Amino acid sequence: MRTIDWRDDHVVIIDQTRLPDVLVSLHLHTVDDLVDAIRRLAVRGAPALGVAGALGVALAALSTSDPAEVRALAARVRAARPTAVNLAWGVDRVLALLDHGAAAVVAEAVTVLEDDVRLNRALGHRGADWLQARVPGPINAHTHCNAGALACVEWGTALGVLRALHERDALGHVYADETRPLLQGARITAWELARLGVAHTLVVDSAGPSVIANGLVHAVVVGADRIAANGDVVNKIGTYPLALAAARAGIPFVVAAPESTVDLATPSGAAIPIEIRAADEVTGFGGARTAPEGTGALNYAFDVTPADLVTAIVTEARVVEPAAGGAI
Ligand SMILES: CSC[C@H]1O[C@H](OP(=O)(O)O)[C@H](O)[C@@H]1O
Repeated sequence: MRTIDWRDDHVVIIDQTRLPDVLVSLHLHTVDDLVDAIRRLAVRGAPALGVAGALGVALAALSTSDPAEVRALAARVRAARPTAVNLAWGVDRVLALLDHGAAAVVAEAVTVLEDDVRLNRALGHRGADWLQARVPGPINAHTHCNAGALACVEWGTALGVLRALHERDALGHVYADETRPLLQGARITAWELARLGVAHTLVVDSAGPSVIANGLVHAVVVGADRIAANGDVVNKIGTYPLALAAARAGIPFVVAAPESTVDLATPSGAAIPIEIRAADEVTGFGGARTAPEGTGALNYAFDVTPADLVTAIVTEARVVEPAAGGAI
């Protein structure tokens, strides 16, 4: 079952807000449906957002023959979440075909969808190659948030690397952060790893640096939402502390992301818009308030890991080593 797909001229997604308890599809027939699904993370993850952006333009082009209306609808999809550059990339790539008609738009959007599987499978194996060349024996890894099949179409980025190692019988134990406040790690990564048959242990986010300091893992492998031209990496909040801990422990900090996550137009992490989400995601969960009434919260959805803490950036096409001076 694909995370996101195109069927009968509409978008079909797994509603990730229902995982791990219920595996259910959502059928999105309008741009409004899609924007809502993106904003509440029913569909999430940088590569999946790139595909959502592409398919959103297809929905728009099928809803009206007026190019101006299509562009206005596409702009709403593009603005649904600010940080993952893939969303804008997917919209822009498909919108460029608008003058060729709706059929060409739909065809390009479907190409983006199908490419995602191939590209992420390739980066997964490239990352596994890189790690196996540096870490002998079964590799224990730490990961954060969800950068798996559910952040893509059907093959993950960071979990794609771990899946490739697992297929080679070269993966040891995986430690996964729960990833507050929306628990992508506890709800989605744990679910994916269990389905893959990968031995794994869930930890609270603040335990991640201690897992690393205590020598439980040989590498940290995470995804990314945007990689700036200088190699700075934006990923889920809580990634930066893991990079600091990995550097101190002398283990590789590996970022797995397709080339569509690299944003050469953005000079550094400081220029990347960091999504700030609603305070009530922090002050409660599942509809139950945990903090006192009136308590405010600052809910950064992402953080910036400076390039000098990034051992390797693995894409479908290359491995760049920013900490060693490698340039994107
Ligand atoms: C494979 S990129 C996944 C990336 O996206 C996640 O953010 P969100 O769940 O808010 O979409 C997280 O940063 C993951 O690393």
